[in-house]
Amino acid sequence: MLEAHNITFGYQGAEPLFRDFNLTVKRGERVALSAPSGFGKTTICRILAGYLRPTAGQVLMGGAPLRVRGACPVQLVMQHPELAVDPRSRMSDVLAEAGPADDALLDRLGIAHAWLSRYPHELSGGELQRFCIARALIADPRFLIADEMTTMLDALTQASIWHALLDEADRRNLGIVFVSHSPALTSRIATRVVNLESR
Ligand SMILES: Nc1ncnc2c1ncn2[C@@H]1O[C@H](COP(=O)(O)OP(=O)(O)OP(=O)(O)O)[C@@H](O)[C@H]1O
Repeated sequence: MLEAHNITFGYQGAEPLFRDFNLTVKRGERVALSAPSGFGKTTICRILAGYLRPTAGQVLMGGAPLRVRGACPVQLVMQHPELAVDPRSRMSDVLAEAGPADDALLDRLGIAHAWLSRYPHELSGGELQRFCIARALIADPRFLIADEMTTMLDALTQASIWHALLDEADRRNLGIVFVSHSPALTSRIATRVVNLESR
């Protein structure tokens, strides 16, 4: 179980965005976070994946704080894949940051072998996002946080990427927390919608 327990967070010099925020997500669940723009969805995603430290409260997985060393069991996939990879690394090295790549996984995610020797700028946004998802999965997480992961992609690519990820989530009993501004996508994917405004 992934838990946000009484989380309070504000950026430096600003009022807290939220106080005593609580969320519990079980493995196998697919939880959509919903709130108006600027409410703090991305901030919560970053806190859940251990990228930001809350001012108060804790993120717990299986009852224990997220580990600081080694691969985090909560992996984050962001909206802009080009900002999530080292532009000077070949894609094979980007994947190697998380561990050895499994060819079958890359096939299921629609990653062509020929792309492995390319640099990030030699791939399309959708191709690059497939690599970011692969890297997150190679880290063998229990939970994946997808923050507007396919927002910038066309509908076909969006559907193809989510299809591959949901298939992978089923195989691994992965819990997913996601943010999307598309009601259609949310209703197709979410097993539960959490409205942050009502918290
Ligand atoms: N690094 C930062 N420093 C200061 N303020 C920030 C920082 N990042 C975000 N904010 C502010 O925190 C608030 C919440 O931002 P956040 O990106 O979490 O919202 P969001 O709900 O994901 O928005 P959107 O739906 O538009 O992506 C916004 O007012 C934003 O300006």
